[in-house]
Amino acid sequence: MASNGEFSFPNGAPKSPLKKIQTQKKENGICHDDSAPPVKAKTLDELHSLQKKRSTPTTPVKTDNVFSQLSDEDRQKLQLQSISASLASLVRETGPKLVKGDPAQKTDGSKTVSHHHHHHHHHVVVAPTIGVSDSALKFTHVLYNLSPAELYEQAIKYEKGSFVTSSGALATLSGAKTGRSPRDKRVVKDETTEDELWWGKGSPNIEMDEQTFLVNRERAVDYLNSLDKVFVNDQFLNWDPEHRIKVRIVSARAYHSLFMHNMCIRPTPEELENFGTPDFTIYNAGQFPCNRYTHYMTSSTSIDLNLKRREMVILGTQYAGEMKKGLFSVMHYLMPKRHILSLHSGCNMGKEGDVALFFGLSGTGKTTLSTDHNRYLIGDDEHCWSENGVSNIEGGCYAKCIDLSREKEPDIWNAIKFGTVLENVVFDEHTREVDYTDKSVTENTRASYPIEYIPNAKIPCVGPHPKNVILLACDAFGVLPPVSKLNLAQTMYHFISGYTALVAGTEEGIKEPQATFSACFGAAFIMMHPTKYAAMLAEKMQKHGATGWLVNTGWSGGRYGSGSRIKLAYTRRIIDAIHSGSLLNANYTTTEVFGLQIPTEIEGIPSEILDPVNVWADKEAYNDTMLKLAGLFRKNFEVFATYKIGTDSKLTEEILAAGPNF
Ligand SMILES: Nc1ncnc2c1ncn2[C@@H]1O[C@H](COP(=O)(O)OP(=O)(O)OP(=O)(O)O)[C@@H](O)[C@H]1O
Ligand SMILES: O=C([O-])CC(=O)C(=O)O
Ligand SMILES: [Ca+2]
Ligand SMILES: [Mn+2]
Repeated sequence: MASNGEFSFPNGAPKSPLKKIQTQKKENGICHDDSAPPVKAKTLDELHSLQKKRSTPTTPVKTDNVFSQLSDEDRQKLQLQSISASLASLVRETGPKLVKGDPAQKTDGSKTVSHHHHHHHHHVVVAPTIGVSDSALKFTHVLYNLSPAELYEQAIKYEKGSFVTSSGALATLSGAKTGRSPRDKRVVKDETTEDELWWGKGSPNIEMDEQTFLVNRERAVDYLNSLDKVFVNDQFLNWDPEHRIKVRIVSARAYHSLFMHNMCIRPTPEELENFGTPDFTIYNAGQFPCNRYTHYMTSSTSIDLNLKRREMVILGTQYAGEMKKGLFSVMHYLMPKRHILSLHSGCNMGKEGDVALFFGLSGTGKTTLSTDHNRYLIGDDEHCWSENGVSNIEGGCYAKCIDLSREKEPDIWNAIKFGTVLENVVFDEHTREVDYTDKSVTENTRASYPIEYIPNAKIPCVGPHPKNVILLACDAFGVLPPVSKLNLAQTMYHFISGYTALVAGTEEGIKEPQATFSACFGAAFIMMHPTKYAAMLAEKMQKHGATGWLVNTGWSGGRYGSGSRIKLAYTRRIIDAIHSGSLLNANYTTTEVFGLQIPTEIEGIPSEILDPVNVWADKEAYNDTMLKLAGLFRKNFEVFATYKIGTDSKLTEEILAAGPNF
């Protein structure tokens, strides 16, 4: 017997050997292990070529447009010429030589190949070469509007930290930056923007000059052209067909391409054929830093916007939200020029066509509350309000995932499936089950998914004029009522204030709530003075008879540390009562100091919580905290006191008077 644990037969070899395997004998003497017909391929390569079928030509050819005369081949060529022009060095005046397709797909990249069974159609554009340099001799491969499946494969093959989760989402890491960098967002100040935009104290627009922009642009373009391959997305913004904007995003990561595929409006194959020249282009060279020897650069990150050139350059941050919110800034410039109001808000619509807007700073509940099983989702974050009604700017949603639960947010939970990008989440290494409570990478974990992943999305994402305008504040001081009805002046006061209070640190121990005031609930994204947007909102609300509401999705019964966050189920009931119209006709009392109208009861909610003072054990502490917050509001509003809102000076005075009185 072997004593080392090895298996052995006790008495040498087995006495009766195993039976010999019998195989079927065919007439010709060749064995077959099954009866299915054999594969029609002689080599493995041939077998693989059978697997992929050539994508069908995109659209039936129409006769009434210029493109219809073009062959598939010529159209592809034009597309590549346009991309080469986008990627042109401004110094060398040449675009790179481009090839379509993955460089890893072994083909002769220097020839136009249109082999029938080949799945990638390789087309080449050789840029005119003026000054010869080494960079002009190489080819850049373009991965143009890849599908989610192709982008998954690219990410998993080439980008560390990319994994498929158990529900089919693509988990990815955004790198050192897991949130936006507002202090590194620069805007070119030129003759036009100097007068048009909001500059100076409080403004999000940090100035840079044209020359510096060009230096950074060249840096980004050279970086992108030095790569083997770049991703290019051609997509749209704004579901209002009259005001649709064509955007091109050039990036170096499949993650970025899939993120924008989800977040922008996806063109139909026909729309893509006729795409032409983009209205706006992003050069995302986020893996590459900016150069601090360059004038204006204060860190290795810079997000640079040039409105005249209609271009944005990203250096030194891979956080994908920069692209989404960068384009939102652009819309905050382009839309008001067309007398359309751009809004940092969620939006949904009831069965009767009643539309509600949800304003609020990050983490206050725009996505959570606009995603409502009983209503149609128009969008979760960025909208336009024009003479035609509301339209979503985007084609997808970007939900916070921290502590996400299937029970509380089933629609968002179910949207996290194949095609969804899951940023910076932690998952089980074996089962790939995501732990949404884990903040090891960041608290700002996010899911980006196409809007149609929400079952009751309203597509196209447009709706009539809003009936309710809901301002969300997550008040960690716990003194704002769970809901208040606002008059127009109060709505404008709170819109301009843009208040929320979150908790500073995520470390243990009780931390002071940090009040944040961000004009128009999105000061980081507006381009003109806040009063410009406020005046437009007031005019539209007045004209269309919308009602304003202030909803506290934050603390109740004490500030952060002693009270607790208002149950999401309660907030949902409040929102339901706003939508149904029942809250409009409830009985109200008016609070001291803030002068807010609060309902005495709402179905399904304990009445005592409606007036925050009731649920604070220590009434004196409540009063002190409320006065402290009122003081912060007053101080913040000082800078706006000298501005007129619109042409109506009566409204301006009313707005000034609509703040806390003490
Ligand atoms: N009473 C409540 N009302 C709303 N949200 C709540 C409430 N209680 C807890 N939450 C949680 O707060 C978070 C709200 O985040 P949400 O994604 O809706 O923010 P957002 O306003 O869309 O921000 P962003 O603009 O950054 O995307 C969610 O994680 C949600 O589960
Ligand atoms: O832009 C982001 O990163 C997330 C977001 O929606 C916001 O902060 O408003
Ligand atoms: Ca959101
Ligand atoms: Mn947002």
